[in-house]
Amino acid sequence: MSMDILNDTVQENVAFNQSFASSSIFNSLLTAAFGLVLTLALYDYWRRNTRAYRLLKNMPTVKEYPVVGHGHIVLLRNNPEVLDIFVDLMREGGDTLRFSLAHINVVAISNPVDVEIFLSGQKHLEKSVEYRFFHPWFGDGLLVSKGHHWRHHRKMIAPTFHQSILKSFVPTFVQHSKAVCDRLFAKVGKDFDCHKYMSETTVNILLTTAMGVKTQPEMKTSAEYAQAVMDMCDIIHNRQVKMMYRMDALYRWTNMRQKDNKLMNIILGMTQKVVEERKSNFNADERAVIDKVAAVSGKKTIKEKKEGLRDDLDEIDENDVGEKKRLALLDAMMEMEKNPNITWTDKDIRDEVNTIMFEGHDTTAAGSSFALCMLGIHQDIQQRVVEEQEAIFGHDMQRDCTFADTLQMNYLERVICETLRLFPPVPLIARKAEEDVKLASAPYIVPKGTTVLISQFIIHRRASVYPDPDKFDPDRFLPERTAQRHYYSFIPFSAGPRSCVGRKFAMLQLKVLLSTIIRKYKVFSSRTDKDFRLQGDIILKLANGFQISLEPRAYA
Ligand code: HEM
Repeated sequence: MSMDILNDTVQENVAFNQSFASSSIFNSLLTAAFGLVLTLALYDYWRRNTRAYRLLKNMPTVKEYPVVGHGHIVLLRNNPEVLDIFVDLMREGGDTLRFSLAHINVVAISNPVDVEIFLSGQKHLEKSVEYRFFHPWFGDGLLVSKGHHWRHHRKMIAPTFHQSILKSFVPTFVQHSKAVCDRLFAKVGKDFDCHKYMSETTVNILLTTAMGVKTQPEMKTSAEYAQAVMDMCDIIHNRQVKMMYRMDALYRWTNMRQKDNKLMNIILGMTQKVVEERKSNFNADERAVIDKVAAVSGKKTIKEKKEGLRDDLDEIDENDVGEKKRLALLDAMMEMEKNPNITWTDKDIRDEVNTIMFEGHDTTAAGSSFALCMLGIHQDIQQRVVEEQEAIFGHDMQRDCTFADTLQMNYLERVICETLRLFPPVPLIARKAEEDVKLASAPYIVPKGTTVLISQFIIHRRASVYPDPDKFDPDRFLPERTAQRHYYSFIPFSAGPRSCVGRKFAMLQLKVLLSTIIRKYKVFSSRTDKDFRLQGDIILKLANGFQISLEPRAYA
């Protein structure tokens, strides 16, 4: 055979092999594509034919697509946009709205009569599946735990927020409030974002009260911790609402996961140091508050409980007698760890410290920052706050605030409530329906296993409950006006057995902090609340900053 013929034959073979290879790749791709489409079609068929989906089908909703359901709404959107869309949809949709993120069914409710079904009572205490993204951070801490573990921990932790403990914290609240006033002096006359100052302060307050840290916390560490918490919340929120981040197998390959690791090192590193230090210098007796308490009428408690107005915190404050040794949170947990009759481990301590350091600081930082902005915007309301402070402090406006003073700050308390109504630091909570639930407001059934979204942000702006709902009007919280509203129409701290365990701590701290700042400075704002760009990722914030400016008061 000549060389030419041989070359031709080889080339023909190569060409044949190439075309065979490319056609078999094409066939493989075609088969894979067909397989994928078939799998997705079967998945969608299954999704739409589950019992839960069929029960929910008639509930108001917006356009959904095959497979992803409503996942497209959040896919390429940032957090402020997601909140805007959710608020618009809820306002258009009325009391109830159904969503699905692929096969996960979500029902958002906003009528207080429906909210009461899920928050009161012992039935729906478990948090929805979306809280699982907190587990690497909080472990089995109060916010995310369930069943017996939660009940046991709640029972042991709630007394560490007893009124007598809180009273003993007031001088520390004052000390940190005065310290932030000093730091704020550098900002006088300038427009600045007050949130950073509030979050450093609330971290420090928690460290030196609930956590019993003796030395003055380092401002740099507190600021780094507070920033890491905010960034971590952003990541968790993304994981909760975006399908691609929900799947652990995909998430682990993303850049977000690497950032997550770094942030968790900062967050857990700080809390671990706190626990270790406290363990090394722990002396329970030195920190104990000895409380002599007299019994109050149990009848009142039972009557009010029937009306759904009370929780375990009120019962603890009112129903004990005798002399008690009370310890703040971390010290109490260390005593429990040593007590052979109580199941309480080192991990339990760490989980609760991580939970409370987060829940306790970012919420009050947002609450106090929003309050300062609102006082800056509404000068007439600020003036009324100052008049009340003058009535309490008389000629000595710079003296330290006491617990007794805070009991007289009724108008400031109304300002705080109205701030928490319009800008609830926790804008949304979610529960898992533990059984099929018939709603009270409409003939719909929420099937067992559904994620039930309860948005304080939406509920607090219901025009039927709060006329002219966007108006900042603290007098909505005059006792006679509050009495006319449904109890579950104002739930910044949630409500019922699983409500915020730090509610009284938060209100007391906010009063002391705002009273101290407002007696020292006049607060101004060059914006109105129409300029606020709200961002609702776990904790409500302003994407465009909590801008205010300050001027020292004449007597300061
Ligand atoms: C303005 C300040 C605060 C607001 C608006 C707030 C709001 C809330 C809300 C809405 C919940 C329920 C969360 C859910 O169901 O997902 C909650 C739970 C919780 N909060 Fe707060 N909170 C505040 C301050 C605090 C403080 C100061 C502490 C502790 C020092 C604290 C500790 C907790 C804990 C441990 C839970 C979980 C309770 C449980 O599940 O038994 N919070 N908070």
